[in-house]
Amino acid sequence: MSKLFRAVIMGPPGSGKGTISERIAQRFALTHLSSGDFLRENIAANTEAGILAKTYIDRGLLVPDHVMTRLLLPKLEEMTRHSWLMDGFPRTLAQANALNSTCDLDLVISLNIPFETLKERLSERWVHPASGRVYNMGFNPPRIQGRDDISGEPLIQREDDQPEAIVSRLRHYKDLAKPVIDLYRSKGILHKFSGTETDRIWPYINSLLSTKIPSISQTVTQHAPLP
Ligand SMILES: Nc1ncnc2c1ncn2[C@@H]1O[C@H](COP(=O)(O)OP(=O)(O)OP(=O)(O)O)[C@@H](O)[C@H]1O
Ligand SMILES: Nc1nc2c(ncn2[C@H]2C[C@H](O)[C@@H](COP(=O)(O)OP(=O)(O)O)O2)c(=O)[nH]1
Repeated sequence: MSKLFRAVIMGPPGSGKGTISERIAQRFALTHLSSGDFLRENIAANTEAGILAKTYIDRGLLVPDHVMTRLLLPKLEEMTRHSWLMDGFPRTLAQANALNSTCDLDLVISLNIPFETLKERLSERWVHPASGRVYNMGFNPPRIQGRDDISGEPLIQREDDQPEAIVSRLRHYKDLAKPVIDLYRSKGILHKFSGTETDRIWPYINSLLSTKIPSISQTVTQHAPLP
């Protein structure tokens, strides 16, 4: 059996973490873990941690580090037989240090997208709150305008996706992410990708991961239709 592969994807709001994670998960048969989705599941299930996390999310705040680590680390410890890609965690140095004590990461992807592009994308982002499914009116529109593809329920625009809120979210992200990025750079596992279009960045990420996860990518290639 091939070695298990553990990776993290980082980037400011709107940088395409969710979109790219989905592609990586499909292409390389990794489990895509999203801290935001995991929090939403806990909120929907009314777990103790979910109820607590909701009080922060509803105020537009990050969930405290100890709540995040208490929620996510046991989940990761359960995944001893899976390769995974984590999206949305760690967001702070304290979270990165806690993750470090649980597992050795193979690789960290950092997305570097210009501010104007982020602002444009977020103002066109529509979400299905219950599932976290994300649409973009230009890039990946829903099949029926304003409706989630799976449930048919209405889509909403997040308050914090409005242009005025984006500037402060971005600044906040940068302040918190910098020491995390520096940590991963010093470990030699950071890979930074810059650009304005996911479709142009994706081939570089795809080829990097193909060199890092050769046995898994070969398995996927075998399933591709014959020419
Ligand atoms: N690692 C984390 N640490 C603290 N809070 C978190 C973390 N991950 C998610 N959250 C909380 O859950 C909320 C939803 O997370 P999610 O990742 O879905 O979206 P986001 O980070 O707000 O936006 P984006 O997808 O644009 O980056 C966050 O706004 C934050 O309050
Ligand atoms: N126009 C355009 N929109 C894009 C591109 N890549 C992703 N998007 C859209 C999808 C979402 O509506 C929004 C943000 O992407 P996301 O994957 O939710 O980002 P993130 O917040 O998880 O980092 O931008 C892209 O390359 N072009």
